[in-house]
Amino acid sequence: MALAKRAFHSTRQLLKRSTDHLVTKDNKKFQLVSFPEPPSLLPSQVADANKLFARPVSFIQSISQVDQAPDLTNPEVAFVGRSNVGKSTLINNLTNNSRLVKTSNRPGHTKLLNFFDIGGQVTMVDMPGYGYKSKEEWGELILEYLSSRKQLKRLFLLLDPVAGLKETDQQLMSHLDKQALSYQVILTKRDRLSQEAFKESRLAIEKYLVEHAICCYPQVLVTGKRRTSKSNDNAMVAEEMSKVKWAIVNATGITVRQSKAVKQ
Ligand SMILES: Nc1nc2c(ncn2[C@@H]2O[C@H](COP(=O)(O)OP(=O)(O)OP(=O)(O)O)[C@@H](O)[C@H]2O)c(=O)[nH]1
Ligand SMILES: [Mg+2]
Repeated sequence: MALAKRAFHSTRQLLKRSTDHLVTKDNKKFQLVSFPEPPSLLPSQVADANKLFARPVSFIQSISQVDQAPDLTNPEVAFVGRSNVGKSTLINNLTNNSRLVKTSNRPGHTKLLNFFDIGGQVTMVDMPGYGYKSKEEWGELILEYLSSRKQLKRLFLLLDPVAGLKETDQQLMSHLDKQALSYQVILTKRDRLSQEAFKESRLAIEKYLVEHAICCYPQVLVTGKRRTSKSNDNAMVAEEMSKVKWAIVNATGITVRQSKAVKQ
């Protein structure tokens, strides 16, 4: 797991690119108020990102205790967040398989840590949610996994912009910061808010991250269901997915192998 140092380094690099997210203070100093918009992906990055997820995906194992975790050598990424935030849905969307993980509109659906193999190159882990309708032992399982899993290359923290940041989210971030475990935020359910309301919620969340979250990767990703059948919406959803896929390729440092399988 990369240390906080890396997140700071990336912030410095990003700051060179754009200053839209800065406000001036006393006409002298600049103050960071939100993260800069992630740059558009290069066509080669989109191709690599999609190539990885076009490879066969398979379920490996579910565990209820960390000592049952599979002994794997591939780099791992994991998805964490409050119950019902959309962790399992995102995994299904990434793998283009709506049946890979069971999702539900009832919070507290995922009860175990579920491991999936992506193309023989990356392991993805779906986790139970914390907060409403979750159980204390799930929280313990998540924290133990996070502090012990050497293969874990990036933790994706999913936040719901409709609900906004909750105390449980802040507690988790504070725990991660204390342990120097880096994480990247993904805002889910973008489609459930108007553009204006989403922007407002995003700014409030990013302001908190900038001011408090030490180990947060300085690029926030966004996902949301398709709102209509308009091609603009489809293009937006595809771009959001590519950015999450590329973040996984980037975090794991893999060179994506050519797919043998043809996915529909
Ligand atoms: N509108 C909208 N609904 C979503 C989105 N992502 C997930 N949902 C819905 O939110 C509900 C919860 O989704 P899940 O993927 O099961 O959430 P989870 O975080 O895995 O929940 P737990 O397993 O209970 O922790 C489901 O009804 C999903 O259809 C999204 O981007 N937009
Ligand atoms: Mg789930």
